[in-house]
Amino acid sequence: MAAHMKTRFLINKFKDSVCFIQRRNRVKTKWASTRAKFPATNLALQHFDATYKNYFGELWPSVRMGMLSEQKYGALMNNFASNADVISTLQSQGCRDFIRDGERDTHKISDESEQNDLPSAETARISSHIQCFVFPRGDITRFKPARPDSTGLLSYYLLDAASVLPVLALDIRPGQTVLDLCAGPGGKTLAILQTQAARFLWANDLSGSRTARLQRTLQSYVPKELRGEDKLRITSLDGRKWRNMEDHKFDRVLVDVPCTTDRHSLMEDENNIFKRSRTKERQTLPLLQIELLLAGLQATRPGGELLYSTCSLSQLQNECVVQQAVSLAQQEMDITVQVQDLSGFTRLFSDTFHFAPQPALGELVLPHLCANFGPIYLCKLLRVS
Ligand SMILES: C[S@@+](CC[C@H](N)C(=O)[O-])C[C@H]1O[C@@H](n2cnc3c(N)ncnc32)[C@H](O)[C@@H]1O
Repeated sequence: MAAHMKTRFLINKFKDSVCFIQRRNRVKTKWASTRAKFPATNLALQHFDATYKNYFGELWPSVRMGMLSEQKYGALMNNFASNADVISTLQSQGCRDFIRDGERDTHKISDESEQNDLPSAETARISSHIQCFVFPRGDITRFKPARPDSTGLLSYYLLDAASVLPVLALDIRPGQTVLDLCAGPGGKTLAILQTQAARFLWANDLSGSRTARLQRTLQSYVPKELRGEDKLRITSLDGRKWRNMEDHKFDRVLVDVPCTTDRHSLMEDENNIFKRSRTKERQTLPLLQIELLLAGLQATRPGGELLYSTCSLSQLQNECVVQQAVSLAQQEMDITVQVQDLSGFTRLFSDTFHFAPQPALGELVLPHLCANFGPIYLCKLLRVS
């Protein structure tokens, strides 16, 4: 009880500093906000210009232009469907599996690492079962919608190719148990299943409608016999409650939190978190993210690993959340966590994605006109005890 109150106290302290930064930014934008009504997409752009310009400096104009332009997709191949013909068609159009290319580069990178004293690419083991096809850099051809095979399963799932990276970095080994804490609508859940390594996967999302969408996606991509209760459980629970579920511990945990979904916030007024009516929800996002990350850490068995991810460029939602959660976990829950170095891993994919130069913690895919994926932030944590 006392520990819980202390956690609340520290979370409130973090909330105060978040509010201070937000108040400072509001002062700058107050004059603008009293003018004629802005659509939420404009408010998002104003907010990003005020915060990201300082952080990214001369990189910001290029990232901004990427985010305001059409996003590039990847085709996550469905290994449960018969897709040999689909793969050869995609290859004949110039597409390549960026994961297979990365694997091919492992040896080259190991040699480079030794010569230049860089982190080893050994930590960058990747699941060769996941295949994700992309058009070459600078090629903005769109994929056709996937078609069902003779058994009715769809051959691929279209998603931001960078959102496969958190699943690859999670490095699920054969026979492991996996929790996907915020799973809807299900792109990463499907990628986890494509590894064909998890003995048991628990996919959860607070939202009933998103969980229903996840169910429908899995029905369209995964054979019924692989969706049995002993292999796959889907629930609609508040992920924060995982803190009280002591008897459920996992080898791997994915915490892909709700965030400001920066690209969506710039493009769509509908369901936009920058709407004035959602200001409070947006301002308290880092607190929700910390709570979900702490719950995820409690659900990870000692020796297990957790992957925290967002689709935002915000330092407050990325590095700051990780920093706060790691120190709260130690102080309040006696959980020791080590942040893992992913630089070897990201170097494998540097031909496909633009990574931000050295964020303080974790790795960040930056949108870029020639490779317009992301933003995706990922940070891997090892629960030591
Ligand atoms: C970024 S989305 C997840 C995307 C998903 N992993 C994918 O790849 O398709 C974040 C999700 O968190 C869910 N969410 C929000 N609050 C939550 C909570 N307290 N517990 C669990 N899920 C929550 C939202 O409904 C949303 O679907």
